[in-house]
Amino acid sequence: MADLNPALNAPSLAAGLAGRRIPFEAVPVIDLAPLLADPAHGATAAAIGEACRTVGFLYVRNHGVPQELVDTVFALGRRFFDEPLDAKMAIHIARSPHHRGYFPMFEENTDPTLTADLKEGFDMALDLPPDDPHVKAGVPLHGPNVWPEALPDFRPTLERYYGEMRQLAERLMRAFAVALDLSPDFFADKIDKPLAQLRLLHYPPQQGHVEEKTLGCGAHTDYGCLTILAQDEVGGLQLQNSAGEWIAAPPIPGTFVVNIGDQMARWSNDAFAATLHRVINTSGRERYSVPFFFDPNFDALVECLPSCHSAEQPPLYPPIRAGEHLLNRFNATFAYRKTTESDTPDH
Ligand SMILES: O=C(O)CCC(=O)C(=O)O
Ligand SMILES: [Fe+2]
Repeated sequence: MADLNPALNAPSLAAGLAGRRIPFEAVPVIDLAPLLADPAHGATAAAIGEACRTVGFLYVRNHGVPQELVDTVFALGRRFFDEPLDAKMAIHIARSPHHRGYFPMFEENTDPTLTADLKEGFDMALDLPPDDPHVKAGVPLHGPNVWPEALPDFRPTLERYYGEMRQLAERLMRAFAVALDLSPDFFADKIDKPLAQLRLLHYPPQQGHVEEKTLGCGAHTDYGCLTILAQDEVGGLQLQNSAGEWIAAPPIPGTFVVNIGDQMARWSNDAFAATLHRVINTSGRERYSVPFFFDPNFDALVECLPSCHSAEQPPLYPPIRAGEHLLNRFNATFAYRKTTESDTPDH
């Protein structure tokens, strides 16, 4: 039907903002090659925006990260998790005042109301020296990384991969800005010292009947702007669609899985969906994955974007500081943070 009202023919973003969750059965795959050539490429940004509104997840291909580097990270991850437990416990995450290092099985419980997570992991983030102003001021989560002694290649390889992830996340944030009718650099000064964590994960296989209280990774939404996930060939990631069904997001060679986290959902007034997901590894094989969680600067104020509210769609959430949201989630989901006073060593 022809629409004769010119205002409706050129709707403001706010008029078409409400996220349209759908009962998806598959996750869209988006080619990033045009975005690598033109950082504000309209058609690619629009396709990414559509996936973020309807599914909250997408695969990206031609993302610019060398496959050789991804493979090396997985190989080192396997070697790290194969180290004796004592060696890994020597860099237990509770020993770092800044939430860096190794965490054993059942330490991180992504759905603490229901599950204990059958996985172990290793976390790194921005490596900041003692004279960094945030470190000097004792801002939580700012400080140096910790590294396993026995693996000399571990640090340089993970640092290189971290740099690649940061660059890709910045590209995606630019595309998000375009898709949300903002200037391409809208987010730039809010993500220039990001709380971005790279995590290596290892999930042993679960045999027989899987109880809902012990999953590889319990149902959750991610906490930040976006997550870039590399998964091995084993599979086990599931996403919940709008009909409440769990849909598999199987590995696709040469791609990363990208998903929206809480802060981007809040920023966009729920135009972009932070979709529930979980991991169940019933493959009979060890599963490894490498998520990169991209959160804004600690002090970034996450408040409804100017293009994302209208008289009909007022802001759904009060503004929050990005760092506070992340700390709250860590405190709720990491066992060690429940027994120690969170982040006091930082102050
Ligand atoms: O390992 C995966 O595939 C996903 C892990 C995940 O969702 C998370 O750690 O937040
Ligand atoms: Fe997640």
